[in-house]
Amino acid sequence: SMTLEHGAHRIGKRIDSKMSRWRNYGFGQFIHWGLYAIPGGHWNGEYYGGAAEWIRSWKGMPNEDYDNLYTEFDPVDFDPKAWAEQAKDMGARYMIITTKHHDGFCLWPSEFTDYDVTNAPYGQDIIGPLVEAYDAEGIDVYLYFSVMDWNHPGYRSKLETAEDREAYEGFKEFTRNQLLELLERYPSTKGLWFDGTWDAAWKEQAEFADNLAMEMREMIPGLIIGSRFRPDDYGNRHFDSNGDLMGDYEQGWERKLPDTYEDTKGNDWDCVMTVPENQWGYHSDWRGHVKTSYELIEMLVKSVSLDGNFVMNFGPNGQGEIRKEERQLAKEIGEWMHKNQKAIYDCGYIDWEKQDWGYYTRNRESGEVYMIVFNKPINGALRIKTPAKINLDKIFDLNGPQKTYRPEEIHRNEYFIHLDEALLETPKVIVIQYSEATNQTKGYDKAKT
Ligand SMILES: COc1ccc([C@@H]2N[C@@H](C)[C@@H](O)[C@H]2O)cc1
Repeated sequence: SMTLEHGAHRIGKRIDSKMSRWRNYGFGQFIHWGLYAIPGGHWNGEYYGGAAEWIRSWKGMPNEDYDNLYTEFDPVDFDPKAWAEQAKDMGARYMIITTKHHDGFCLWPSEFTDYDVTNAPYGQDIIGPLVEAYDAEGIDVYLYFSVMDWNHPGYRSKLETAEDREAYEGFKEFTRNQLLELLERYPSTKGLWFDGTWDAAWKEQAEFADNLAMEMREMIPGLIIGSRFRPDDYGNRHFDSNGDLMGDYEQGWERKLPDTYEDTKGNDWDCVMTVPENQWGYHSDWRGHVKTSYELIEMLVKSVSLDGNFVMNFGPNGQGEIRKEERQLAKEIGEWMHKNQKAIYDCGYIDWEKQDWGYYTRNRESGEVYMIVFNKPINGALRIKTPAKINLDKIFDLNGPQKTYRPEEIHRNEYFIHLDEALLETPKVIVIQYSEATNQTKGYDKAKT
């Protein structure tokens, strides 16, 4: 392997208590909110088919029109306590808020730019009240920060001239100042979720980013930073030039999920997911497929079954309201979480063979296993295949009248349990308490072939 000055500084998972807390969340809420929520995917009566938070890049919206939107930012209905309460009811255990998206508009009063909320009609800090409201609900707050900043005169996507390089030095200092300012102002934040770090200019900043990450980690010990911040000595992000994970968890699963445990490479990871196909900021006219609560619950369960966290996105509108579709989804997901959170919180992967009926999760403390059933087989028989020397001691419904199941052994380490309800109304959770046998119990004899 290569000797890297600024590659991964740790091999394998972080095992400190703050990272264990992150690993055990299961479910988070992303909030994308900013000036893009004002046009909401339309301008001059034209419909913008791209991601609403990227409307500035659309030829249908002149840059100066977008940049002047701040003069209209006055979300009088913004109610951080209501947002935090809704997130609590939904079962989110952490929240990631856009402090500054690619447009460079800051939702906090920044000392280092005038392009922030204090110069908009609203005139007040947005981030502070959100952090306070979510902390009060016991939901950990993480700060999304886009390095790419279309508003700053020193930003460059690539460094071609001496002038570029000089301007970019000023941009780097600005970026450092804003990040340290955010950690100074909001010290209860548990981590940073970086975006906008794919530019060639940033990929040359291995040393700067490495030092800045260390400086931030000194400011807030245990700070959690994913793989989308630092480039290594050769400009590689997420995984360094030796293939080792950069940062504390993998941040590559955006609007997609790993399919197998192997896809996760055994790392910690999060999946961040939009409700429509590809809208993070508010778009008033969602087109194409909008995910149902069952689809989102299945993505959440699949994420936890593969040792990841699932982060569902909300895009409040220009007045600071959460749209009705998102409120309805939060309610439906919350109803399921209220009854089944034991299969999500503090749970992760177990190496039992995946079956068609759904997913296994395992509580990392108790070892209790959960079957989350999405697909009831025609014959109602749920197949369970375990590694050798596993005894299934007790199997019962998580909810309802504590119905127990007697596993029918059909082969060695293979069983059926029989569902008797006709149709599943919601994803059903069955609890398995198991123990490791000291010796292989007498079981099915394999044919000699
Ligand atoms: C060029 O492709 C993208 C796609 C999405 C993004 C941003 N990452 C998501 C978390 C949203 O913030 C989206 O705007 C940036 C560039």
